[in-house]
Amino acid sequence: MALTAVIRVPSRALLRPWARLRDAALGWIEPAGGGGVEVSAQRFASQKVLVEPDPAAGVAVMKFKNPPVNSLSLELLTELVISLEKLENDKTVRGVVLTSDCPGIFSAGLDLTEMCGRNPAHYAEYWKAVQEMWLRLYLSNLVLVAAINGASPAGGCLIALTCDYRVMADNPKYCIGLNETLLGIVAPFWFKDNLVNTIGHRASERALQLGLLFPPTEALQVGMVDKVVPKDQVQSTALSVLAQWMAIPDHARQLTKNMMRKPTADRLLKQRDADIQNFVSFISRDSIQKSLQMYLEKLKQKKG
Ligand SMILES: CC/C=C\C/C=C\C/C=C\CC/C=C/CC(=O)SCCNC(=O)CCNC(=O)[C@H](O)C(C)(C)COP(=O)(O)OP(=O)(O)OC[C@H]1O[C@@H](n2cnc3c(N)ncnc32)[C@H](O)[C@@H]1OP(=O)(O)O
Repeated sequence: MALTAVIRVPSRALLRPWARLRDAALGWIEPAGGGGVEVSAQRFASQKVLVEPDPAAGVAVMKFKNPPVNSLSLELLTELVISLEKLENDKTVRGVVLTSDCPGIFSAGLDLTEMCGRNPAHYAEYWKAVQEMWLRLYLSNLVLVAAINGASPAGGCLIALTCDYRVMADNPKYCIGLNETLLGIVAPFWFKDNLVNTIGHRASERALQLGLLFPPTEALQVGMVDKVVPKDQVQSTALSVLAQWMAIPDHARQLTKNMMRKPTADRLLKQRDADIQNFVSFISRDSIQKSLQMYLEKLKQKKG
């Protein structure tokens, strides 16, 4: 496709892995001969996030596509944030359904291979991307509805919790929850805050300590999801819900959303660097690395 614009990017940014990944995902190409400050913007070609816009309805469906289990790799996180930003800037889109392209799995959560056996710089880069995803989704001006069409543990649950409404498929095999303690790790305070804001303090305390994964009917009871429907109706129901929310004038709804959510997001925004340091030192501990390795091994052995 023809080049659409020329964008000036600080050469420093091109050196950072996160920026390089973003540039690659956007199709920004450094001109031959280096120098590295002027890059060309091409059509955005995402591979791990499919976006199906419906301009007539003012909505889009965003599907995660990172088989086999939609683990939240650095690449997927980067593409998710870029796709969301694109939709936020698209005046024809006011609402988005978040769902999965992988059968039976909404998302397996954070990619354990990004948190195991890597170096501190990688952990820091990865955690910054996780923070970015959460902040962008949680503070999005768009109406976001999760169409949870499969298992949704930990980071998968977190994505759903950032949405304004959650519709889940009625299959007892699909479970949702923040199960970090089962892996020997601790849900960060902002995961916890998002959960508390959704299901309340007492239910969160129990769910977090026990690492509970709720099947759909229990998730509905505890308030972790808002509606449970047959699997083949998840997306259509999410789109109907989106239409109801979009009947409210944007400015009033957006200001209200921001009023409700900003104090929670600000807690992280005020200490992003400290939160990254905290994560890096926690995840680098030998005991934590051992727990994660054992958990991954168990997942692999499950098959054999
Ligand atoms: C004092 C301290 C204070 C503060 C602490 C500071 C910071 C906090 C620190 C850490 C917090 C970190 C937060 C983490 C949140 C997370 O999201 S952790 C990830 C949690 N996810 C899970 O537990 C899900 C694990 N997966 C499953 O249960 C199943 O895979 C699932 C039900 C999703 C699907 O089942 P099934 O269809 O049977 O598939 P398989 O199990 O066979 O899996 C297929 C292959 O995929 C691999 N895989 C699965 N999940 C992941 C994953 N999350 N990451 C990477 N890879 C994954 C699995 O190993 C199989 O691989 P194989 O084909 O065998 O190679």
